[in-house]
Amino acid sequence: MEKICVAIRVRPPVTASEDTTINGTHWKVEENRISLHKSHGSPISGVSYAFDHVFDESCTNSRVYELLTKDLILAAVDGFNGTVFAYGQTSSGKTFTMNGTQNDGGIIHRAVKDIFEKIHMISEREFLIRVSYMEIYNEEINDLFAVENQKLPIHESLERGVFVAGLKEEIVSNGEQVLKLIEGGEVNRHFGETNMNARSSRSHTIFRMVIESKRKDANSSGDYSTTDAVRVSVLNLVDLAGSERIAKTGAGGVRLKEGKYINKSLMILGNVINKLSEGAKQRGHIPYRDSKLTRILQPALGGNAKTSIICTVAPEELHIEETKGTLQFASRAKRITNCAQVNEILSDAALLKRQKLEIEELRKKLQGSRAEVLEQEILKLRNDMLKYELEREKLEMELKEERKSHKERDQCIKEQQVKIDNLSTGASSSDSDRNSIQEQHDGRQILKEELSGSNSVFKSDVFGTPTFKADSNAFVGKRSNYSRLPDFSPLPDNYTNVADEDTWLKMNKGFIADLDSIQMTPARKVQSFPSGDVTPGYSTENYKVEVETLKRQLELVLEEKNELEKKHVEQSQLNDHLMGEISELKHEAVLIREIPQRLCESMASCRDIYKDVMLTLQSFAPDEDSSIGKFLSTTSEIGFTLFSNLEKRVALAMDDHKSFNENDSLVQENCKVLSERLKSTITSLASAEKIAVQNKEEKNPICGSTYKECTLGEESASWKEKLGDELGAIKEKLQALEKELEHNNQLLKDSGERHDNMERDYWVLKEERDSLLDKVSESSQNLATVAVQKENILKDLNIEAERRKNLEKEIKQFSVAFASRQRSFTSFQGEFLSKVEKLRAQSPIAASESLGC
Ligand SMILES: Nc1ncnc2c1ncn2[C@@H]1O[C@H](COP(=O)(O)OP(=O)(O)OP(=O)(O)O)[C@@H](O)[C@H]1O
Repeated sequence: MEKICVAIRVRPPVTASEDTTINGTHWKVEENRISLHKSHGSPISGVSYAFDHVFDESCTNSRVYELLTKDLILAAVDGFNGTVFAYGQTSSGKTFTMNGTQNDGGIIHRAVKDIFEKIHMISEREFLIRVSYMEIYNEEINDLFAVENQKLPIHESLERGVFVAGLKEEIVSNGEQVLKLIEGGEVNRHFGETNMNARSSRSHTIFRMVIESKRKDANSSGDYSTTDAVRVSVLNLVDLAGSERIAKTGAGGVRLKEGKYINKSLMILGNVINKLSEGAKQRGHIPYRDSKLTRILQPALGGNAKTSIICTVAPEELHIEETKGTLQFASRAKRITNCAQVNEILSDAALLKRQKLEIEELRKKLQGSRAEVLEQEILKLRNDMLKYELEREKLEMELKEERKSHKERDQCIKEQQVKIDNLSTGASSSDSDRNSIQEQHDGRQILKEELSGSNSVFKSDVFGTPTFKADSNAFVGKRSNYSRLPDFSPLPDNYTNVADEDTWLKMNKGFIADLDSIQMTPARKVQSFPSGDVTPGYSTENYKVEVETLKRQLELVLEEKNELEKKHVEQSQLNDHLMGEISELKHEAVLIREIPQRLCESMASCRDIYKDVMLTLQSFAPDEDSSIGKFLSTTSEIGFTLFSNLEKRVALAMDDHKSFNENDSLVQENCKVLSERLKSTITSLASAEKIAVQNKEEKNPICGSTYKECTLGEESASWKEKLGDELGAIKEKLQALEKELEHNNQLLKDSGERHDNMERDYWVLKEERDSLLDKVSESSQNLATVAVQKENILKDLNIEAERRKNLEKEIKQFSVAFASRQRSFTSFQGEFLSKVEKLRAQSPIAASESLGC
């Protein structure tokens, strides 16, 4: 057993000129003691601590390493586990101590160098060294050698103890290789700027070296039991993140979150140290599992390891509280004892060699042509392994959850069963109560009949008392049976309200109740009925449970109802919204449907205008049979035909979209015919014109009388041109109208489809709403049924209570009457005996006769 080695290191003030004394106190370092002093030099009592080492501001990393950690590091080469960690508030110099600077290397660098130096000096052993570097950031373990390895899980096994699954381990053969790897790892570390430190570590880092060694001559010596032992030691070099006061660091956002995680894990570390510093007896459970840091450092804290802690403190008076805290932590840590042993594994003699060979082989392969592929493969395998492990963990969690819920379900079912049992017991007991009451009533009825019959066992005498001769033991027997019932007494509590004979007769309608019928009532304790409330405790409990259950059911149903009502309101709102949309669409559809109508109207007005124009034109023509007249009438006919075709098509479109499309070719055919006719008219007109011109040319030189004809020919040419233009314009208009019609038709079709979809949606929603309404009404009915059931049960309960009350009253009254009867009987007996005595005294023969009867 050996104690943990604890040292304090005071960093220099942040700026050299800064005075660490503000209000008159400062830390003073003397040998291995640190204490708080007043400015004039006197120590402040109670604030003085002694440690294994206390390093002042002037101390170098080299000295810290030599005094505090060198031995531990060298012991690791000999097979002892070792851990060095730096603890302290933020900006107190932990990273400076562990990592150092370019000129003044920290503990890690020096340790790496020393280890390899020592290894080279030990010629009789062969070594295999693996290194890994991880950080715990926001309570998640990340691999600093492989950024892709994030959120690694911690596992525990018999052979490996606590280990981080999936962490990359590099096999190294010299110090430079390790330092290079560390340099690479540093890049991946989380640093951040705070008010306290421009480069504050935001994570705990653990640099780990696993040192395996074995005697070189192990195989040749033949002594496998001792020399074949493989020593495996683990060296952890830990740079903790610093505890921080949020007010001082000014952390917010990500920094704040990090700070919280840092403080929490350090607090757990403090708890572990506290527990360990207590005596073994008081110690109890050590909460290693509360944080990843303590779980990983478990062997170093109270386990099989040599441990050194370097606590760094800031000298400024501003940080006095934090420094005191760190010193107290260090004091407690000083009390911890570890039990370090050389870790020797007696294993297969060739294991190390084989592993080394395999590793060498792999390395060669990696360096060879397939290096990249193999590297990828290894990486993939590692990732797969990690994935499987994570998956397994997830499944384990799920299984746990499932088991838990299964258990809960079981429990629930059991509870339900108990409730059902209780309910059925309550129901059957109330049934049996009712039965017994019925039986009692029946019993009374039988007794009534017996009493009124000639064979009555209890014959009333003049005093109305029963004769005991017929069955002298009947009463006693029944009474004794009666009295066997526990805590049961038919006698009233007191005799203050003893009824007189009249009351007795009135009460029992002249009959004595059969005590057996009373016994038939299950053994309920009459006396246990409270005077005010006669409901027995047993039943009340059951009913209470039942009422509670019903209440709960009622609440559940009410909740369900509310939920459904809420849903219903939502659905109604949605429904209203959809209805609004549908009515909008309907309105739109109506408007679109009106388009052909409007087109028809505008076409009619176009046709009217066209008609007017044609009539005006025709009025200019000399007569109908003239070529112009013919031309105009043909044009007008074509125009009207076109108009009527167009109107027909629009009308068809309005009535029936399908037949409209089918008639399209017919209309086109019509147009074709008309245009042919127009063409032939124009051609005939043109030829007539030609002839007229020829005639004019021929006649003109002979006589000037054909001048008029000549002028008419010119006029008709200009008319022809105009009409041609007009016709073209009409055709264009027609085409435009057709296009518009087509477009409108398409719109109509689209909106029809939309309308259909909306209508479908509307019906689906309507159905949903209806089913919801059904559910609401169903649950309302359920609610009502449950409420009615509850009411009925409460009524039954009250009736039952009332019956019991009456019964108890009857029993009391009966008891009173019985007692009175008994008294009468006793006095009658006394009288009778005294009479017999008298008779005996008067005449012994008469007496014996009297007794014989
Ligand atoms: N002993 C020392 N000598 C000289 N400078 C030091 C010493 N200790 C710390 N410093 C300086 O103080 C500053 C803070 O140190 P460092 O980053 O090591 O603190 P830390 O405790 O690791 O802080 P954090 O917890 O925030 O990471 C650095 O600039 C560092 O160089």
